Amino acid sequence: KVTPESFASTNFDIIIVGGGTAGLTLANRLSATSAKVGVIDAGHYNTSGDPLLDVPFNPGAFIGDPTQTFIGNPAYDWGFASVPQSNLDGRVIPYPRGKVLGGSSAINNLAWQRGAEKEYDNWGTLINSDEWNFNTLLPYFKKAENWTAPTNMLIDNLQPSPELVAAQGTSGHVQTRYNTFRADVDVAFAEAFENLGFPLTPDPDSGNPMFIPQAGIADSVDIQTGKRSYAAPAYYGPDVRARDNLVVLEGAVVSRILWDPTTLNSDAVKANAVEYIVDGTTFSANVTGEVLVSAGTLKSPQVLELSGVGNPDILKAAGIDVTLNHTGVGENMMDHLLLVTDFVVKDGVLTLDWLTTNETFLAEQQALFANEGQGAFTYASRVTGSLTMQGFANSTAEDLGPLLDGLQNDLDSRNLTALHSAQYDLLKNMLDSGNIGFATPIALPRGGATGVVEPNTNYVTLALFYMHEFSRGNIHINSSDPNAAPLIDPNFGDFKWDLQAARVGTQWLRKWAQTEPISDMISELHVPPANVTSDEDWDAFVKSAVGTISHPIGTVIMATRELGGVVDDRLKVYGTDNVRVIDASVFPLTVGAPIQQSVYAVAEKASDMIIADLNLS
Ligand SMILES: Cc1cc2nc3c(=O)[nH]c(=O)nc-3n(C[C@H](O)[C@H](O)[C@H](O)COP(=O)(O)OP(=O)(O)OC[C@H]3O[C@@H](n4cnc5c(N)ncnc54)[C@H](O)[C@@H]3O)c2cc1C
Repeated sequence: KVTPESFASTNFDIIIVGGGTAGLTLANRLSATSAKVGVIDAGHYNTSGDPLLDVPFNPGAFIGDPTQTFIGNPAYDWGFASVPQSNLDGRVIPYPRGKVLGGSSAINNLAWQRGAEKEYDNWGTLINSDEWNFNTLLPYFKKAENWTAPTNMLIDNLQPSPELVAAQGTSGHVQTRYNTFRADVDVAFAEAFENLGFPLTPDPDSGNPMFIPQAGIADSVDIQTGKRSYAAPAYYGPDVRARDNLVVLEGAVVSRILWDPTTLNSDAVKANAVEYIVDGTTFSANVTGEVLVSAGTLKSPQVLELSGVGNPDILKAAGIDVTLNHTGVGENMMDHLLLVTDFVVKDGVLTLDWLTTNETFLAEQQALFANEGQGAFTYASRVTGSLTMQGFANSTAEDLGPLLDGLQNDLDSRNLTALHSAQYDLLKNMLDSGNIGFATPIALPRGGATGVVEPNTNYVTLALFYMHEFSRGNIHINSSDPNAAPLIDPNFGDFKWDLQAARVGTQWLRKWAQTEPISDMISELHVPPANVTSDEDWDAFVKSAVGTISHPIGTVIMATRELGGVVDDRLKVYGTDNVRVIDASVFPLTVGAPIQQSVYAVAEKASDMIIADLNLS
């Protein structure tokens, strides 16, 4: 058994801070060499096979208590929240984050997607390197996944295209598949998409930016067992746990990186140990090779700041000595915005709400999951797409012109940093091109995501992910206490355009619900109610309802030094000899898809870089 003491007395070649999505990917690949690898995570391994993590859909219903969830559950979730948002009437936005081996992949919504080719090519522009673009990432997207082709198409006569098949990996660790359970509304939603003029495509994942996938989207579910496939079972299975050269310490909070004092005033400061706290006692473990920080977008900046790497003003205010002046640490936070609307469906229409409103259906589905790993409890993929702002606007007869002028005026009136200027050029280019999706509508055959749910009523939820915000937030410490939560300020709505674009997309959701054949199944507008009609009403709704879909990125940004980047194109912190950051915090710009597949791919790619740079074998 690994104890804080035994970990502290081990000499490591590599220590990984955080055994989450990226951290366990690195641990697996690097410990396949002879390097001695240590991992420290604040959470624990879910050895009990808790259905709360393993059951893909509404695990609370599966265990007979629909109120039970991992969100806000201290066994699995850090339970963060934003600071009050000044552009949203002071609302506080919850920020769930995995605190368990496997990190946020253990508590996410399982969507398994890639962004558009152009979105990853933008990363290469911001870091000015051929290392990062869609083509260099594609082998790693594939390396991460073991993809099973869809068998149950939304529209029966369409088959997986050769392009879709060629873009997938079939020998990776994360099990991915397509949903096999269909609610009554799924096909009707797909047909309504088509009736609104958006053709179904067979090819969502090979860099094609526009898609309404014929099969739904893939999800990280094991087709054999029906269970969630996440970083812990995928990358830290029994064979990996048995490796002598991999040591994982659970339940320990990393407080800081310690530096070799002889290197402090050099061009490349060198980490020589990692400090961590268990039950109030502080320990440290020595490292001779590298420290890899994979604590995630919300926590990696905190670990750096506590280690003296960051903006000197912020560090001094918290009483921390400055080791490296890096004003970019904790800045440039970007996220995907979430808007949720609900509709009541007519009696008799099968939705997943039946799991909580129909006892016979519940018992049937519990048995199906337990015996065959099939049925409603494996539901994870959805009818969804990726639409341009022009696509939304054409559909709802909105004139985007004045909104786009407003965005340009806003950009012109600001004193932009070099980084933001470069990012906004790329975003504007994608926006104006009209061929990159800016928002993702998604249909979920269940309700109650917002508003008060009436008993014995079944709903469908239509949600909008707004993917390319212009607003930039930040995450910083305001205390030297490693157990204190960082201050999280996504700064939502700092650019009016973001909320206006979300409003245009959200209005489109109602249009979608009112299009045949899905309109025949819906009996009532629930949230927002039918009296929300004017643009002003919708603006007010958006302000009151916008939240996060939990895809924050960018707080330890990979960009050129001139642009104010924190890590270089090999993910090493500028000014250090041996510290890299490898997780979602390094993403230089938003991608128009949920981000877990990109996190795995970045960690897979980083593993190869480290093996090459350290000459590991
Ligand atoms: C509720 C939710 C739903 C989501 N839905 C989807 C989805 O459907 N599809 C999708 O693609 N993406 C989704 N995401 C996003 C995706 O899961 C994350 O972006 C991704 O898992 C982040 O990986 P990471 O390695 O950057 O961080 P994480 O996986 O969060 O790993 C960070 C790890 O570091 C540990 N840690 C942090 N600080 C310390 C410290 N000081 N000491 C010790 N350990 C520490 C944490 O405990 C954690 O295990 C969702 C995320 C959430 C939270």
